[in-house]
Amino acid sequence: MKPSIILYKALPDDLKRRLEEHFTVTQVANLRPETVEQHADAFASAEGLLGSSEKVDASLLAKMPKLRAASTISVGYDTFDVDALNAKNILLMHTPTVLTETVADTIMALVLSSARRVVEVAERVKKGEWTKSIGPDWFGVDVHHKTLGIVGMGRIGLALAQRAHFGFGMPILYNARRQHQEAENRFQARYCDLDTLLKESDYVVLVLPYTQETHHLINAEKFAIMKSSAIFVNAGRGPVVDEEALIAALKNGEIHAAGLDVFEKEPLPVDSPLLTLPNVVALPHIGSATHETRYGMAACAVDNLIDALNGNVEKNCVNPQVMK
Ligand SMILES: NC(=O)C1=CN([C@@H]2O[C@H](COP(=O)(O)OP(=O)(O)OC[C@H]3O[C@@H](n4cnc5c(N)ncnc54)[C@H](O)[C@@H]3O)[C@@H](O)[C@H]2O)C=CC1
Ligand SMILES: O=C(O)C(=O)CO
Repeated sequence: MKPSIILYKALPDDLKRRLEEHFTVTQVANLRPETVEQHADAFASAEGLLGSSEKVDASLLAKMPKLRAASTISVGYDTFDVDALNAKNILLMHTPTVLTETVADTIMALVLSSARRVVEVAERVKKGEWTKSIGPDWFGVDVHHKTLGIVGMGRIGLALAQRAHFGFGMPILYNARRQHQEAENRFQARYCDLDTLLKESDYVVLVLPYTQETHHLINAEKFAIMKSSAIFVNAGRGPVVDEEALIAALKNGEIHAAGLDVFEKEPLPVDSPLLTLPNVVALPHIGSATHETRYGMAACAVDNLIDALNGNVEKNCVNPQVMK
């Protein structure tokens, strides 16, 4: 008999078929308590779980006593209580690498659009305000050859450094849990402590995972030490930044502008003060959102679940130690 799994995200037809070749699949819309209640038998018998962007915590695991592996269609796994998974020897699989280059492209788009005010001035053109040759009130600031500070020199940080170094001639500072030899050798990136990076960078880009350690890592104190001309970009996770402090820093001129793909609360509430600030480019968490990359992530997550339920954790497993 095929193992049963719960699928909580829509998949392209061919990937759904691939999943069905291996598993008996129950598709649900989300993992809310009322959904779990409605499909109680399917959750009770499921050995696998596949989807993204929903909380997977101890209370959900209590309803899934047979669960052996969860596979998220994302590289970030902050929606999972990993300790609770570990306590029950449940494998967690994720999708690194397949999205790295696409997310780095999105970050460059945020850097460029914030610096050159692309969204703001394009809106002005659409409103018919381009009636004569433009003056300084339409100007932006340069990106090329300015100093880029990357907080989180992992896979995506490295792909960003490559673009910034070769494409834009930007000197690179970085902070991470450990030094990154490849970034230093290939892109002359310089490791420094967080405060030095914040003080010296023209562009500060966060590409960090959300953990207890990174919660509100960037707060009022940190904005205060950035250059008043600094452009701040967050493409990691929203709660790494104290959003109220960010709004205050933008309003008070402590920093110049921000490009944001992630927010403390997503979707970003329509009454967020961020949406009233002309010096903010706000994107709806589109870091990896191209047709090609989202397909690649879903395919990777399907393969990951097949691998995990067959005891193969060589690739893409967050907690292979639970197999021992
Ligand atoms: N906006 C979006 O759509 C996307 C956002 N992301 C986010 O980007 C994150 C990074 O992805 P990857 O580069 O693939 O991960 P990675 O694991 O390769 O890199 C993470 C980096 O963060 C550093 N780091 C972790 N905690 C730190 C701390 N407390 N202080 C300083 N550095 C710290 C690590 O040392 C490492 O250099 C993901 O965890 C996810 O949250 C990822 C993909 C898309
Ligand atoms: O993969 C992730 O972690 C995302 O945020 C979406 O691509």
